[in-house]
Amino acid sequence: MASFEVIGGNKLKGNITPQGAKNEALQVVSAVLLTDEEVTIHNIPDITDVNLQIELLNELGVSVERINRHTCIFKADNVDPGYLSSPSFQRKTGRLRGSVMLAGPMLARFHTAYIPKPGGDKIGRRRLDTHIIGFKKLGAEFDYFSSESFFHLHTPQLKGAYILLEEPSVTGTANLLMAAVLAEGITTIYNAACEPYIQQLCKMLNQMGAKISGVGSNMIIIEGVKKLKGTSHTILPDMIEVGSFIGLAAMTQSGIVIKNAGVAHLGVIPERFQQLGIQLQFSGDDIHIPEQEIYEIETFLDSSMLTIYDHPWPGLTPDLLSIILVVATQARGSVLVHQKMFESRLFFVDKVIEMGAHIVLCDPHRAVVVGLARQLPLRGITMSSPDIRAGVALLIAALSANGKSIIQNIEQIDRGYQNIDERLSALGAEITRK
Ligand SMILES: CC(=O)N[C@H]1[C@@H](OP(=O)(O)OP(=O)(O)OC[C@H]2O[C@@H](n3ccc(=O)[nH]c3=O)[C@H](O)[C@@H]2O)O[C@H](CO)[C@@H](O)[C@@H]1O
Ligand SMILES: C=C(OP(=O)(O)O)C(=O)O
Repeated sequence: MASFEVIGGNKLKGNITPQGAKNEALQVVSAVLLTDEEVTIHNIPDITDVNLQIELLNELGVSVERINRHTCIFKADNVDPGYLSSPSFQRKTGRLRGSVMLAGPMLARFHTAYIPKPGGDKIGRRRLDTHIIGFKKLGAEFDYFSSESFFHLHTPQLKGAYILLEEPSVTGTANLLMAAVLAEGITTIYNAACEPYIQQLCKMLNQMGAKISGVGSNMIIIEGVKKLKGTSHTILPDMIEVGSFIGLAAMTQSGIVIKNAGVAHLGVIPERFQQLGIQLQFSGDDIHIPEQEIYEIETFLDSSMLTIYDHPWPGLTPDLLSIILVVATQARGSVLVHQKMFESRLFFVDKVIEMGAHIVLCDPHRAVVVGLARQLPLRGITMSSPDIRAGVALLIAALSANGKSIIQNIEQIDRGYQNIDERLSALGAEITRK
């Protein structure tokens, strides 16, 4: 288990550019399975989860040519569906969530798919019902092998259907979209997720010859086609990195510029940080966070205490709540952070409390943060990173704290943030990888 040794208290300065979006990358690299022609993808983040997904594709028989660190050419003209039932596939898929999205394209083009229990963050129950029930509506049959915890899906040919999702699952919508593009007839996915990740996937699939309308809404209509062709696609900047860097700048009282932030695709993210009192200046596609001594949390219009909660897009992504919570500890004022989607994502607050923050964990979903306006600075401690976002939230806390912190289990952070230690060190942070 690797760790970061962090010396807190430095002000950071300079420019930082977000990597390509992890969650979009996991979708669009899966979609290369839908054609036997070449697909070129640019701005791929060089992070563990995405590299593992590419490794899985390669082991399935997809040729992968990495022409530079962030661009790959994929060609799925020699796929071996038999690999899906191998112990190696089962073991590797258990290390990331995104692997579940190989099922939609495999089912559409090769009529068979195995979904072993996927990995990813341990942040509460993460059922696959939305995926499986949707595939069933498209005409797939499934068997569940409880002792090995995997689903086997098969079908002679998928058929278009009306699918009303129980909830707007992000990976579920991506999976069903990728299945429906090669199904016979028309599919309607209602209550669909509509994050920029999904919009980008639709854009790429349409470039490949798919017929998808309703992109960006919660009703996506797909007219199935017989075959898809190759294309070239560029992944958007990672909006979770953008939010993380805004929080980092405020917490460390630093002035930094986030270059090429993909501002048009950030939804409510900037507003949520502005509600914490953080100033943001937009210039073209860059965001400048000026150095601020104190930021003050707004109240609602009737002066009641602010609540920040997650909600399916265009609401706030749950992936930024851990960062928002930590950033609020040094603000002036109070906020209720309500993590509605995941059951175990707030338990990391124990560590932030140990660092000296005033937080009341009301229940597994809600925490009240009392911002101390820097009257009581956080102090460095030894802690372990439980998941990607809590890991980065703890890193931000450590960078603002007095003294030395050790963050263990940084493999969690590396799953989603590319060389975060080197990129933040270039801004003046003191982080040593051990
Ligand atoms: C690889 C990938 O893309 N992972 C993202 C994806 O995971 P993933 O696609 O696995 O997450 P889902 O969208 O399926 O749902 C996440 C959780 O939220 C719950 N839920 C969902 C919708 C809703 O209206 N109400 C509700 O309670 C679900 O029951 C589930 O427990 O989307 C999540 C939600 O944005 C993000 O945290 C993950 O980073
Ligand atoms: C929850 C996340 O990732 P995953 O779904 O891959 O576990 C995340 O990116 O914050």
